[in-house]
Amino acid sequence: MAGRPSTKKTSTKASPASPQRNNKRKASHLKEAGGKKAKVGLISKVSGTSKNGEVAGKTAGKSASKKTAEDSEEDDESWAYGAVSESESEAGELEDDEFVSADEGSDIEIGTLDDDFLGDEFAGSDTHATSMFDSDNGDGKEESEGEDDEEDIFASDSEDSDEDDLEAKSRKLDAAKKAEAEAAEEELRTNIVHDDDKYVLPEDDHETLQSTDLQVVQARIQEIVRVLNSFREMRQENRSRNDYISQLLKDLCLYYGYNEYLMEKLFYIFPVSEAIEFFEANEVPRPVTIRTNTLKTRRRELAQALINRGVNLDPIGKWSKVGLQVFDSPVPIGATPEYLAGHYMLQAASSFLPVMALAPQEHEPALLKNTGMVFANDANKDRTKSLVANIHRLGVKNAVVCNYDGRQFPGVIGGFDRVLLDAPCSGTGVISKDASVKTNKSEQDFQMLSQLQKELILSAIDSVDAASKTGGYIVYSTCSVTVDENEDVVNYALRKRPNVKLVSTALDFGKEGFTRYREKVFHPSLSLTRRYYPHMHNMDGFYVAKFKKLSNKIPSKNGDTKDSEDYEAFIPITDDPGKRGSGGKKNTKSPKTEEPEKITFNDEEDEELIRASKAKLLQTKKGIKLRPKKTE
Ligand SMILES: C[S@@+](CC[C@H](N)C(=O)[O-])C[C@H]1O[C@@H](n2cnc3c(N)ncnc32)[C@H](O)[C@@H]1O
Repeated sequence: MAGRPSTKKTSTKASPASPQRNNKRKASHLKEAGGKKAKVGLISKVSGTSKNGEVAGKTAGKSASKKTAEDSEEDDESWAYGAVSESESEAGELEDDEFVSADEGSDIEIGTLDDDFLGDEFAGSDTHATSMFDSDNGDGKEESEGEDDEEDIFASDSEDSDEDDLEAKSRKLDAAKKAEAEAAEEELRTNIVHDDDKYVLPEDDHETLQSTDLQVVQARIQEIVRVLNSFREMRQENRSRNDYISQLLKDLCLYYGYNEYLMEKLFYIFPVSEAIEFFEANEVPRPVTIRTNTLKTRRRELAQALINRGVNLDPIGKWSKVGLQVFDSPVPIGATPEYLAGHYMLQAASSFLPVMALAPQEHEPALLKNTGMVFANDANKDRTKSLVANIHRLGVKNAVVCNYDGRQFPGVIGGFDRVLLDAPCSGTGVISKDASVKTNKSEQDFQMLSQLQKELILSAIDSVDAASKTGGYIVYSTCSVTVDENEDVVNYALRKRPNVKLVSTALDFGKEGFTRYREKVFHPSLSLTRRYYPHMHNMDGFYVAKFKKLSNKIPSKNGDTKDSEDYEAFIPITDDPGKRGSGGKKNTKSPKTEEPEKITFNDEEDEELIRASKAKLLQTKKGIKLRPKKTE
């Protein structure tokens, strides 16, 4: 139920950088400069408005956001700038200005360097790149001519005894100056990349891999992207598209620090230039976002209270009535009196989406105004502990927290109106929060995760009551952008459970899910699912799919049907279900009892509470089967 908490502190700038990272940011400024110059799409759009206008980015600035809020139909939400701009007080204007200048500051940081680098370092890197790969260069001819000129000038110094000599010297100096100016102009000209320039791929792989100079690598990335974007005109005759792509993938690995396996997996999700925008966006932290706890307050009141503490914030975007985006704060946002009083929780913007898609209704055993009932399950006991702490702080009274392997549902309990499966995943959507993902995921990890996700999604589907008057929905979400963990899993569920269909998520932004991907073809309804990207939506990479369950019978190939509640749950063959899949093995044994941990629940008491909740649920809702209590 609760989304992933956002872990970053408020920041309007790139995160603190290691030396290598600094280098990278520098190279990335070059990239922007070079991008403009060479018309290559290497510009990070993370914080601005994207080409399709989907970004709710902070650098849209307060005035842009203000317009959005004014346009909003939410009358009671026009408060957001009340303290600042509605009153038009001096303080308000100042704050507005400050906001703009803070934003501009972050832009200027990039822009200023652009100009400098365009004149010098970018030119330098271009020259460097050319000399590395162009065999005509480096023969020393021009250099020796230059040296001769210098010798001439210095030689004449010792002979300036009469007027003629002086005149001669003056003429020589003029000529030398002219030659110098011409050479400079020529140098400038040769640094301008013309569209019809052909980029010569390096011949020697070994030499290429030695080129760890990030600026050289960055310049080469630009060149290759430029060629790939106009392949027919720009290609070298004897080189295939794959030649260019394989060089590009190597360079991207070097430049952004990914392992080759993950780089390839992510690269092919996007058109070439967009892939680079995605990798750039992963280098920049997402805005800190908070979710108003409507059990305790309203967004406008919360915002006012935080503004009074000097917090600089805005509504998260038109799409949410409860979210706020925090730009900067003089106080730790996870320790304000409002936070401790449970008026909000830290939650990544993307984590709002699956809950919105789930759209729980009042009085359902799911959510809302403490009327229904929520079963919140996580196989990781430590996570359930922080979940319980959050639930108490937020004043939630209708939640049952359980600690099962999700594959045991509906064996544990079923018949829900709605289920949200926020599945364990590789985290390729949250690389800006956890850069270790770049290197610590292998092919085997993806296979195991995908397998686990497939088992969990079947369990989730089987745990929903198709006859629910208000529901019968399942939402599947991940914070990953890979197809293996998203469309592949959803397509698998459609095949294995013909008693469900995909429906609209009702989220009015996001990219359509893939119906084809490389050699794979998915069910056409996969276009109803939604993808979210950091470079496009200024939120973590995310995926959301919504199913409607049509029947509790599972049609099988031979025409038989099976009750989904009778469907045997998958039970893990491992103690660490988040890490290893069961390989689809069915196992009807009870899961192994866990070792006592440092901070423990009273398991018996918890079990009793859970059973009591289940019994209560049975009273209010018929048709839910509780399995008899298992004894060890
Ligand atoms: C993406 S996170 C969900 C985060 C959740 N929405 C929250 O706000 O805490 C995936 C969660 O799945 C849990 N998990 C991993 N394997 C599981 C399994 N087999 N059954 C149930 N939960 C599992 C992990 O411990 C992790 O907390």
